[in-house]
Amino acid sequence: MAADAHCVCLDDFEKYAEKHLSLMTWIYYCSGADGETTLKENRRSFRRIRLKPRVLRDVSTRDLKTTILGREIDIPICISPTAFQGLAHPDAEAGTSRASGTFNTCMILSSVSSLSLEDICCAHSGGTKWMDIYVWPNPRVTKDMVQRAEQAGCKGIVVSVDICQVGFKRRMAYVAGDIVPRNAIIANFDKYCKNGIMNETTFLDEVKCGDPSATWADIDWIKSITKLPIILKGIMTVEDALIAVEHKVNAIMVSNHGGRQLDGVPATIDVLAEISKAVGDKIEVYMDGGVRTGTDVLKALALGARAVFIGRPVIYGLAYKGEEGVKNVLQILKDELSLAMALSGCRTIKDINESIVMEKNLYCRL
Ligand SMILES: Cc1cc2nc3c(=O)[nH]c(=O)nc-3n(C[C@H](O)[C@H](O)[C@H](O)COP(=O)(O)O)c2cc1C
Ligand SMILES: CCCCCCC(=O)C(=O)O
Repeated sequence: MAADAHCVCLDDFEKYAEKHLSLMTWIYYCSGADGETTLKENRRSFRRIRLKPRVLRDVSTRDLKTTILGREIDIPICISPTAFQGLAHPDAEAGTSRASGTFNTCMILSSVSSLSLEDICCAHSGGTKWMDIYVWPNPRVTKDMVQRAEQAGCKGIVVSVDICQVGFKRRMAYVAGDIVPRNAIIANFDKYCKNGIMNETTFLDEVKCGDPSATWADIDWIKSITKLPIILKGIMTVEDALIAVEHKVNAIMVSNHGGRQLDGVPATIDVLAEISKAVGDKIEVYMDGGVRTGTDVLKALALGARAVFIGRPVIYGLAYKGEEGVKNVLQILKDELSLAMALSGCRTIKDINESIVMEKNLYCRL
């Protein structure tokens, strides 16, 4: 299932997507907020970290399985929510659903998807599906989405807390003047579509992407309307991680939205260890942002993530060959992680810990 000679690492899928997607779609996917400092830093910071391998530890077989919120997944590499996957390939989110199911991993469904959440869940029953929601200003919209996700078989509700307003993408403004490409289909919100195509103005006026007046009380309310576990996506500080614990959420994801919201925040890998040390014994901590290689995954697990999530590589995989392309992406990362575990002396995910990473004050000057 490995990709052909043109795509041997995840960066190759990005190059393919840049060449083959329409300009507007490419810019929408690849952009970060404002000057894109954080977007670049997410990847740069991974490259700065140095590993300390151990040898002679019998790594002839490796076990990449782990659990997230009690559910077994075959690899600690899961899929972050990304909007409008149909712009990349007609397989859209159904392709991603089938690929993630085949790898028995977790896919987070974006609420602003090209296919409805019911169609995405039906596409493959394997793996674990979590539903991503915003705190919408109209509580009926939020409640309705949570109930639909429960009925469709989702096993967790991910609340994206870093998007009380959509970050400004300069590059989108240069090519289109819009927030999202004009032909975006938004299947979960029929009311705001004409022939499936979203009306960005009405959608943003009435539904909005988040509520700037949202507070922790909204998280308590969301907890009260569902029995599903709650995962907060977009936590970047120890302070907020501790408040999340007080509010009894089940897990947090250290995320800066792939550098698309507040520009100037640190790379997620640079705040992961302190957040994980503060709350990792109480709730599960995941991370996303800039994960592109097996050694990135290894570093993130060593610094306290229970699992990593990937955003853009999945849409670039879709752009390459639909469902097969997403499988290629997952297979490459899985193979790279397995090799990195062998070469660093780790046989199981539990063997991966901080001892295989050089001290931060030594590597951060590199
Ligand atoms: C095109 C695009 C759309 C996204 N849509 C969503 C979304 O609907 N909900 C959300 O919480 N995050 C969204 N994100 C952020 C991702 O979930 C994730 O945090 C980010 O892409 C991770 O960084 P990476 O792309 O470097 O892997 C989106 C990111 C991109 C690039
Ligand atoms: C008008 C819909 C905007 C969706 C924003 C999706 C997202 O989180 C991102 O593009 O980033």
